[in-house]
Amino acid sequence: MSYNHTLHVDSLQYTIDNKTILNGIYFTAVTGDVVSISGRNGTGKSTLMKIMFGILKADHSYIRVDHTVITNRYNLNQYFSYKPQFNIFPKHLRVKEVLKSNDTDLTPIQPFINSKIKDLSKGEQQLIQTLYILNLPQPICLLDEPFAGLSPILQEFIAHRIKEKARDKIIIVTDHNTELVSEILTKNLILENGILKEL
Ligand SMILES: Nc1ncnc2c1ncn2[C@@H]1O[C@H](COP(=O)(O)OP(=O)(O)OP(=O)(O)O)[C@@H](O)[C@H]1O
Repeated sequence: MSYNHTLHVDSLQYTIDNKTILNGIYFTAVTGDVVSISGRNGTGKSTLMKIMFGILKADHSYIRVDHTVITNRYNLNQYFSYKPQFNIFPKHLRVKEVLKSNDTDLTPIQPFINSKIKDLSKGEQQLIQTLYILNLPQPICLLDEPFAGLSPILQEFIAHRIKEKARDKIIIVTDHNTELVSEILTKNLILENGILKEL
């Protein structure tokens, strides 16, 4: 059963080594949104996702899901799932053991369905992670560079999957592949000089 959620992020501030990376981040999203966050390398896109998932502590932040203001960052993962840019799976697991769910069309990954995670390319590992994270039950899904290192066919596959999953989730994507993302996004945000602007 699907349920509509709203996300409200405001006044999010993060400084490291006297450098203000995020300076009053504000945005909102609702179920059905695919939110794209673009911006040059090192502008703080990954940092923002880590804060929303609770593995980094902001200097200040206001994060509200529906009517709940989440004040303890260790509770954020009840609402957010997160695909980082690094591998999260034990390396000896096989792809078919990771993707047990039968609601995923696995045709494009048949060639490596029996492979171990450690034998996959970085792009293939990331693809498996993205599919796995998209299937988790949290209402908001953070995908840090889900298209990186993938062939055009696999990029199309994952874009289609994101669009499909956004029917009952808020999906937030960082990426440099703006052309592909522009086909699926509903909200286009750019992070520049610590500020998130809507394009
Ligand atoms: N532990 C750290 N110590 C010092 N500076 C850091 C640390 N972690 C991140 N930074 C700085 O914070 C900034 C934001 O990094 P972040 O990885 O969030 O950028 P990004 O926009 O995700 O980049 P990319 O597109 O390359 O993934 C960078 O300038 C980086 O150098």
